Amino acid sequence: MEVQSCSVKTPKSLQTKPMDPSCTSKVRVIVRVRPFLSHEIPAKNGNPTSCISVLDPDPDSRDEVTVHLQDPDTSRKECYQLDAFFGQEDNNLRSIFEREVSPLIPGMFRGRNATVFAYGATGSGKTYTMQGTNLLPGLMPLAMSTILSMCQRTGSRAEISYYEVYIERCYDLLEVGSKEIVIQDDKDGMVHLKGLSRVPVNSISEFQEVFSRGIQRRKTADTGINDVSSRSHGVLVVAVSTPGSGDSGTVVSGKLNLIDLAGNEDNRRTCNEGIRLLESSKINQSLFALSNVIRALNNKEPRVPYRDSKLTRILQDSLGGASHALMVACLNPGEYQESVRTVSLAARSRHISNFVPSTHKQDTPKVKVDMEEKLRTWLESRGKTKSAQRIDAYGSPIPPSSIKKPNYSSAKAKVNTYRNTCNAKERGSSVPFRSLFNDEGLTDSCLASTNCAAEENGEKIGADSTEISLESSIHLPIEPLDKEYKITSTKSNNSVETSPIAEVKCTERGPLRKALSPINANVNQIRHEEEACKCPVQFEPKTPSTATCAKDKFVTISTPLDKFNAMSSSLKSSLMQEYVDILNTASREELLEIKGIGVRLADYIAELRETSPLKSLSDLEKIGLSSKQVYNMFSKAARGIFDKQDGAQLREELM
Ligand SMILES: Nc1ncnc2c1ncn2[C@@H]1O[C@H](COP(=O)(O)OP(=O)(O)OP(=O)(O)O)[C@@H](O)[C@H]1O
Repeated sequence: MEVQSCSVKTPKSLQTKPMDPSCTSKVRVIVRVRPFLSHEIPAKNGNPTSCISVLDPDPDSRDEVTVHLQDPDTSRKECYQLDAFFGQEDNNLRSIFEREVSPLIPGMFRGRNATVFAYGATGSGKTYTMQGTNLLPGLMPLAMSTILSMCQRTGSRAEISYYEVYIERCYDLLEVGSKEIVIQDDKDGMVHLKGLSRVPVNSISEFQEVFSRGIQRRKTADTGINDVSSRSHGVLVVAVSTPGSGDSGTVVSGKLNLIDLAGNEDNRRTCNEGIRLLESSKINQSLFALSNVIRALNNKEPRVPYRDSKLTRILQDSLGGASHALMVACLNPGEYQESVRTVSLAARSRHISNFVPSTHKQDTPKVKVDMEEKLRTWLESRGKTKSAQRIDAYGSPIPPSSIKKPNYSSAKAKVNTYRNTCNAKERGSSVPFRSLFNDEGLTDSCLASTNCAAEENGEKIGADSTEISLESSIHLPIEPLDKEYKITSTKSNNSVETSPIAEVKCTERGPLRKALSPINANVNQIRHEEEACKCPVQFEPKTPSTATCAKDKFVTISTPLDKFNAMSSSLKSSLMQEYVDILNTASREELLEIKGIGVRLADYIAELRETSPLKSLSDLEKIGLSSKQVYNMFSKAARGIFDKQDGAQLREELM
């Protein structure tokens, strides 16, 4: 069946496939789509259409789901296979918690570590998913409640730590002044956060008090895309110490890391600069490092690149080995391009890329993208801005006032202004979960989702529901201790080419740079424009002064040295553009042949160019490489032109 409509059609059974810890891959990857926010809904036309839907070709085989992304502008479609899907109509974090997170908790009491992280673009709902609101608690408070009730039953002790990783530095959020934490390796290769606070927690009210103070210390900013955008990765660690059996006096320790990752950002869209650009480069870099670690784990690669970022280095003891991890890929239903980027990276982590199983061809939408159509689409979309695409996406002329557009000027103005408090309106008050819990555990409003919804709608909840205990509401599957965890990562060779759309916005690009695209045909077409502008330097020795153009501006050639300089500059810019073209179009193997590009960099480039083709070498800096790395890479490639043989030949010619 060809999926024509973009609406989310998710049979309940598909949304809620419970996680079985005994038979999942080491890192489970699920999708959560947030609902449209009020300012994203056009006043007249009712609900906008989501660009994300799910279809399981075989409802009986529920090991994974096929997530579809459709660009409402171009009808381009992408498909990815992931472990589970929670659509926007299922806007209750409790079901994600019960199906995906609570199965990880019993293992903590037997010494296992686990990690849950929310991953996604800025504004896609990561913080909401992890923290929740006063009325709808997120995965963090829900997990804490469950852990506390299990502690009561088992005589275990729970302690929390809360820290952030900001521009590759680690800060203790439970300390006044957010003290920087030093990361140390011990002789066994274990990583320690020296001096990180650990606060004992005996009740939910204690937790809410301590945690909400930490939330206020976390670095956030108004980026123009999200009013309260997290600029750091926030890690809540719940450590549990359980007395060993018998009189041995041993203590079993396990911990759960609950991570609200900073948002993946397309710098072309955010117009980031200064500190924002640095933050965002580091964020993107560390998210990519995290995805590499997950991929290595899921593919049983011999080397897991934990040391590529501070976050993965810190999480080393909770990712891989006997630990379990869950990636919640958060999506904004109105952002196609951004969702493709998130889901493709999530799917890449799981190492299941786009594919159409041949037996299901009739049931699944076409996922191979026609190159010609792609080219046409790309050409048509040139010059379109993201917000224009978004307006089109809703299929109606939405009054501009009803759409929340990035406020670039305000983002710029606030570039150095951190707001170390949470937005009380949408992200929860500065003391989150107040009124949600009492010292015994959860109150009614967070125990029953129906009650939550009712309360949010202003309905009164029956007094007797306050008596419901947490234990009665959460059923934790018992995880056998001796069970081997099986990796069920599926591989497929069929992959789909992704969109080459390059959005040119907020960047002043001359015609030459704007023209770059990952498609050779385009590049050729563009070269004509380029040639026309290039005005090849006419060397007329007898003419003392010649006007010519180097790159996109005219210069005056008056001396042979000027000519030489103009020519070198033109040669350099052609070479650089050629190099960028190669980076955008070469296969992974070809990339590896280029001097200065190793396996990791090749993967990095291949990943990033899928959604954001490079436009110039400086784009490499924007995605996190240092200018030195870019310089080295290019100069190595340039030097490679004069390889040994050519060098000898050149020397011969010169002599
Ligand atoms: N499920 C949801 N229901 C209602 N509102 C939501 C939901 N998810 C997110 N939101 C709202 O969407 C906005 C963005 O969400 P949030 O701040 O959680 O995004 P984020 O992914 O953490 O962004 P960033 O990476 O910039 O910090 C917030 O106003 C939030 O209240």
